[in-house]
Amino acid sequence: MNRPHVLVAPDKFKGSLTAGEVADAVAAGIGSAVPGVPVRALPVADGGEGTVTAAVAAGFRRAEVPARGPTGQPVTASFAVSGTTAVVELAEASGLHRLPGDVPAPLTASSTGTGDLIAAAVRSGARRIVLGVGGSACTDGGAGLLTALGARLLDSSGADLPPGGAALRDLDRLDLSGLDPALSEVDFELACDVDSPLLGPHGAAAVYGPQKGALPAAVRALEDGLGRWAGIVGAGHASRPGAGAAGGVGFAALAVLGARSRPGIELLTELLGFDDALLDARLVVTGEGSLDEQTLRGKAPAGVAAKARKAAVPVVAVAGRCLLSPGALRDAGFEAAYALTDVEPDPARCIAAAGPLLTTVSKRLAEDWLRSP
Ligand SMILES: O=C(O)[C@H](O)CO
Repeated sequence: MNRPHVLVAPDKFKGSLTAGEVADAVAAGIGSAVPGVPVRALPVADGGEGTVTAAVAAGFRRAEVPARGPTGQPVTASFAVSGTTAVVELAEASGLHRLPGDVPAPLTASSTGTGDLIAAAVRSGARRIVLGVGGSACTDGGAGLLTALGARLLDSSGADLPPGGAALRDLDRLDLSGLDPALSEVDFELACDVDSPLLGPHGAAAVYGPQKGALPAAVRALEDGLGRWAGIVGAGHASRPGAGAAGGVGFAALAVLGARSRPGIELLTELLGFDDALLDARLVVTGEGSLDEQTLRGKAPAGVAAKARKAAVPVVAVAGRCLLSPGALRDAGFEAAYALTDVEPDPARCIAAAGPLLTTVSKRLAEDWLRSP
């Protein structure tokens, strides 16, 4: 029988460490506190940034293609492919990290590049596309994505709308007659990082607009644009879980591409063989940069915790900061959380020295959870 191991399955600490780097730092802390304990690293993603890398680690091939970034600038982006299945990650072309000079463009950024990636995947023969959405720079309801696939968005004078969510306020008509016919043969699965609806106080503009640089007036403009978009495309899809993911790209995928929505972490854990890795585990360590209310709305650590709890394996979390109460943590399946802010009060240093600090808190974690047999 295998010796029980610690399964380290974190998402990235956004802005400081990739998921792989988080796993390495945690493993180093555990190794220094309890030498010899077997540790298995399985970095995860939830549909957002890192999803293609996770799929490649699971055996997919990386394909690099030219695409348009969120402001229309040319970028080289990749998708992952295995047989007729492709994994397309929105953040690859339309993510926040693709904004030139990190300058936010909340009203005008578009998801066009994600459509470029889908078109390239379809051209390469993909008939099942897993579309990972999250970490976007845009709040355009997926309008840009559809235009890259042949749709036209027209104003009342018959002119094409400019890119971005604010322009949707002037939408008069959506013309799908030029949509690539090959799309009808493709099965789309939507891997969402959140289960948010498109509109309202829990929707794409209100919750995620500010992260993309939208001030209150811009959030209102985006909400109005998305409301008009939903009215024309199909309001019934706006409240479906995941419609509000990635600035509403989830909505376009559900309403126009006929995608089925699944929690991203569920899909990714399947691709990565998480259930196998969980067998014989004595402890699971997961986490992400910020453990907060959004974590509980379907982000990777909550999905990992749910799976581990089902298998009766205790789960602890690591994070840059933890904004959840002990009760909320327990309800989500976490026994405890270890944050960098526990050992370093300066947030700037928590980002700059995230790796060594994470090793320090993981040492503490190991002393609490792994010292006894
Ligand atoms: O991209 C976004 O808007 C957030 O990650 C939620 O999906």
